[in-house]
Amino acid sequence: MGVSFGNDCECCMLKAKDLGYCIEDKIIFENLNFEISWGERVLLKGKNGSGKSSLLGILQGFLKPSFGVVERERELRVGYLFQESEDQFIAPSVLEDVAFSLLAKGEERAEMRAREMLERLEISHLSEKSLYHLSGGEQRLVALAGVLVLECDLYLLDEPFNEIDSLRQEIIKSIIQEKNGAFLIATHGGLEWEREIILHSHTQLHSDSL
Ligand SMILES: Nc1ncnc2c1ncn2[C@@H]1O[C@H](COP(=O)(O)OP(=O)(O)OP(=O)(O)O)[C@@H](O)[C@H]1O
Repeated sequence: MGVSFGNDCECCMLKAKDLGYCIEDKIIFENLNFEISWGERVLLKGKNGSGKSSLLGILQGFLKPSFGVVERERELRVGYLFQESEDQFIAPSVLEDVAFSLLAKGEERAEMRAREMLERLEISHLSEKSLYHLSGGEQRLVALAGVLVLECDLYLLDEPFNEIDSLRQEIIKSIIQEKNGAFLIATHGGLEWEREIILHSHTQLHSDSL
């Protein structure tokens, strides 16, 4: 079963129902039930290999759940940050890459908004550089810039703070704070939000909402 559209709850934009995921006959997780409401901020936690990236991929729609369904509000605008920065990149240079999705959406001020985001993250000096001549932390910042520059209803971010220094982490937290969209962030640390979804290896999920 895949992602379906339309739900019956006004405050929730996304609902996971009895979700399960198997790889090569191994159950990664099963029986997940949770909702995400408009504007909500939720952390996704769990040990290495507990299935956080797999769950985010299913919620985004590029992985198919083995069981259950994800119901999403119609035409939900979703921003997705891959765990590996290089998976995020499309264009050859930093500025082109950050502007890419805005241009694809027909945004007239794409380059200006991309430049503003790079400035905000204090990486304007990298604008013209090749994405493949950056440090790991710089790549992470550029990948994040490309997602945070978008106006989305839901941001699914996989380990956004990996390799990022503490000063930039604070800047990113401020940007997140200003956004209207909901966030589901897979992380091993760096943020403390009231609501957490915790994946327990190969079994089930607990969250404060369940
Ligand atoms: N393509 C694949 N083929 C086989 N096994 C896979 C594949 N992708 C993921 N897995 C396995 O699925 C499990 C869940 O992986 P996933 O990346 O979702 O976990 P995670 O919680 O995000 O881990 P981490 O915190 O280390 O990033 C792991 O045991 C992993 O080895």
